[in-house]
Amino acid sequence: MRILLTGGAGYVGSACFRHFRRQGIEAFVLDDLSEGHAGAVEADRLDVADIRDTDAVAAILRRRGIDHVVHLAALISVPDSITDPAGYWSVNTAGSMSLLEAMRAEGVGRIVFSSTAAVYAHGFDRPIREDDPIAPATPYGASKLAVEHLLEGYATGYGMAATALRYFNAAGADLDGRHGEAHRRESHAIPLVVEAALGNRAGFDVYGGEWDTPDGSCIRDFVSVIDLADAHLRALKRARPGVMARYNLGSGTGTSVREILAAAEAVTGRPVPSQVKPARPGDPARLIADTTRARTELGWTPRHSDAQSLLSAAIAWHGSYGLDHYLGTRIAAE
Ligand SMILES: NC(=O)c1ccc[n+]([C@@H]2O[C@H](COP(=O)([O-])OP(=O)(O)OC[C@H]3O[C@@H](n4cnc5c(N)ncnc54)[C@H](O)[C@@H]3O)[C@@H](O)[C@H]2O)c1
Ligand SMILES: O=c1ccn([C@@H]2O[C@H](COP(=O)(O)OP(=O)(O)O[C@H]3O[C@H](CO)[C@@H](O)[C@H](O)[C@H]3O)[C@@H](O)[C@H]2O)c(=O)[nH]1
Repeated sequence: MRILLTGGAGYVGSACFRHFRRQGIEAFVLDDLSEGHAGAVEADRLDVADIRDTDAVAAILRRRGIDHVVHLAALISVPDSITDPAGYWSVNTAGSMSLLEAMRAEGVGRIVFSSTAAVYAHGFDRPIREDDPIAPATPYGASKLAVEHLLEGYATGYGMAATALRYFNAAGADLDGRHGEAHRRESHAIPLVVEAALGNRAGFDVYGGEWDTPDGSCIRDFVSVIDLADAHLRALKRARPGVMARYNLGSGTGTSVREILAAAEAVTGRPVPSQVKPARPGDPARLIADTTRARTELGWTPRHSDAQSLLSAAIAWHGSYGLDHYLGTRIAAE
């Protein structure tokens, strides 16, 4: 396998890259570095390009001798997509179409795509299965669902081997604490809680305190980037030409925002000042994955996705390295 990871300098992508490299796989990264960090990957395996530049992508596929693509490049904020729908359709959907055309031009027929739990309808009070109703509530979810439709067409029409991995909430960090989540404008719950617990932020805002959940805060299914990386490799190996597959990736367990807050306080031994703010537009109350399909078909078992492990990993990363580390230095992956 010679794998190109689009968005591979980002949070999930660079965790996949490092996992693949540890397995001795020839992996390369294409990223425009709008959010990703050169320091998260090996310098001589990084090409800086925009996925919407079809000719540039085709040239990289050719030069690197690529036969598999893991496609993670995207704009990722659910709330931002509501105020910038054009940006999200452009990068996430038109960008994916551009990548697929570059792949077709170069005869690259295998792709694993980062989809999302945001494609599902809202209102489930049980774990969500892949065949449950689809009804994205935001441009982010819709822009990702459109790519799943594209992949279905490319599998049927051109014999592509396509897999959509619907991640729930990616979290955690590398086990050695040297790489982790480092978005320039962080909006995710776990890094914000951890930064507050470490004393680097004044406190933490809980978005909505009257959701229809036991403690009134939203419930999410957090899954470790280490477990996600393992699932990607399994999906790449299982993909079949002409077939489009979809898998949920989550821990299968729901954790509320207040429970995350309490766990961060317990791990650090520090109280985190918090206040309830209005609910965030586009948020569902509860998102929990039914992962039966990934477990049975991919043989995948999440091993690092319990709340305690995720928070300990995130605290180790943010406490010793964090965003400043990527912005200030250039280190290569091991
Ligand atoms: N983080 C989560 O909880 C989560 C959940 C579900 C799905 N996903 C999906 O997983 C993927 C990775 O998410 P992440 O959290 O690592 O985000 P990230 O922002 O860290 O990574 C995305 C990467 O894509 C790059 N990128 C953006 N636009 C690009 C373009 N036009 N051309 C080339 N590169 C571009 C960015 O520089 C960045 O490195 C995304 O597709 C996201 O939608 C993430
Ligand atoms: O300061 C904060 C940040 C978040 N939250 C809440 O925490 C939960 C999780 O939010 P966040 O970490 O921002 O993740 P999501 O909005 O659930 O989105 C993530 O998970 C989706 C799938 O579940 C993916 O599609 C997205 O790319 C990914 O960002 C939500 O209820 C938020 O309202 C807070 O209460 N306070």
